[in-house]
Amino acid sequence: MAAKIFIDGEHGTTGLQIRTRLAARRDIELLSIPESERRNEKMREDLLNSADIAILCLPDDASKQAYEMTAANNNVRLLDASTAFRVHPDWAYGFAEMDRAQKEKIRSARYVSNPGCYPTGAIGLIRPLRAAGILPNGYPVTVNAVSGYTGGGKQMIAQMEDQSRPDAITANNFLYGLTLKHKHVPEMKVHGLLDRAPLFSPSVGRFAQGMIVQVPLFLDGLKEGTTIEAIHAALVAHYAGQDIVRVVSLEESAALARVDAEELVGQDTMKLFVFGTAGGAHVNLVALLDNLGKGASGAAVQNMDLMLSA
Ligand SMILES: NC(=O)C1=CN([C@@H]2O[C@H](COP(=O)(O)OP(=O)(O)OC[C@H]3O[C@@H](n4cnc5c(N)ncnc54)[C@H](OP(=O)(O)O)[C@@H]3O)[C@@H](O)[C@H]2O)C=CC1
Ligand SMILES: CC(=O)N[C@@H](CCC(=O)OP(=O)(O)O)C(=O)O
Repeated sequence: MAAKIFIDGEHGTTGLQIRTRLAARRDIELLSIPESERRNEKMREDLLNSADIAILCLPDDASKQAYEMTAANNNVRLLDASTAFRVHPDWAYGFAEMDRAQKEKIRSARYVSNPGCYPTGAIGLIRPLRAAGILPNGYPVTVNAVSGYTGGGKQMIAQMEDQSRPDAITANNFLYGLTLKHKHVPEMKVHGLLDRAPLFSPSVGRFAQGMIVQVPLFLDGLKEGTTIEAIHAALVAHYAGQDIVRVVSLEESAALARVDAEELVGQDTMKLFVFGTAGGAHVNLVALLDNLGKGASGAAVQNMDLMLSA
């Protein structure tokens, strides 16, 4: 029997992309709410409780409300794209490649939290180095990133694309999160296995989709004797045996003149690079992804498939 899937928020940016990815699937039955009724609480509650898996593509408060609406129903499982439950102990974190046990946790969980786009890149780079003992306690980790403007959802898309709006954004590239209190920091700390919160500085560029996340490191602050080759080898070992996260070879990285934030648009994979020079003092770890691919909707479909395979 086809599994019943309801995307609460299906008319928003993340929801629409999930719907597109699922449109041709015969193994699932998509339950749908008309766009004009998207905030009709009674209809949402009925649809949520009719689903086998409800994928929540909503702001945090509405996700929490959907959780309440389904709390008494043991049939429905939730996959939430918001920030609401990403460090909650009862929720499995939906980054299957982050360690060997995670796939199984997602497969068997009732509640799965889809990672944030920036944390997918940051955790993807940091966690393997913490797990391998390369990145010591107390290291002051910094994360710098640029996102396509769809990362800001319907509102930012309108602000970037419609210059006649009173709240139009005219900048081609801007920094934000200037208070250094971005909602993704707790998730980077917990799932990055860090003992200190990272300093996170995000930015947006005038391109719809795509993302670069950078974690620059001083080698003399890492485990004694750590080289660029050792860092690369730790990432390669961590991601062996799967094809979603690809660690680019040192030779290929060294031959690049630039990294294009839009390279992986439309793909649900992520590339990791280690930049620097053999014998040098610094490395720059870089993650490249589509904020709506592995950063949101692509990861959600991957997690849904894992949940359905239980
Ligand atoms: N865009 C991205 O790159 C990523 C987004 N996310 C997260 O996914 C979630 C959705 O984001 P995104 O798709 O970008 O946002 P959008 O604003 O594009 O879409 C959100 C959708 O949810 C609807 N909605 C808002 N409030 C309610 C409510 N109370 N009840 C029912 N429906 C409601 C909106 O309707 P209306 O039009 O009426 O407001 C809209 O259709 C957020 O938590 C976001 O942080 C996660 C990773 C990446
Ligand atoms: C460009 C932009 O505004 N991006 C969003 C994050 C997008 C995302 O991943 O949001 P969730 O954490 O809700 O999943 C932001 O910085 O708030």
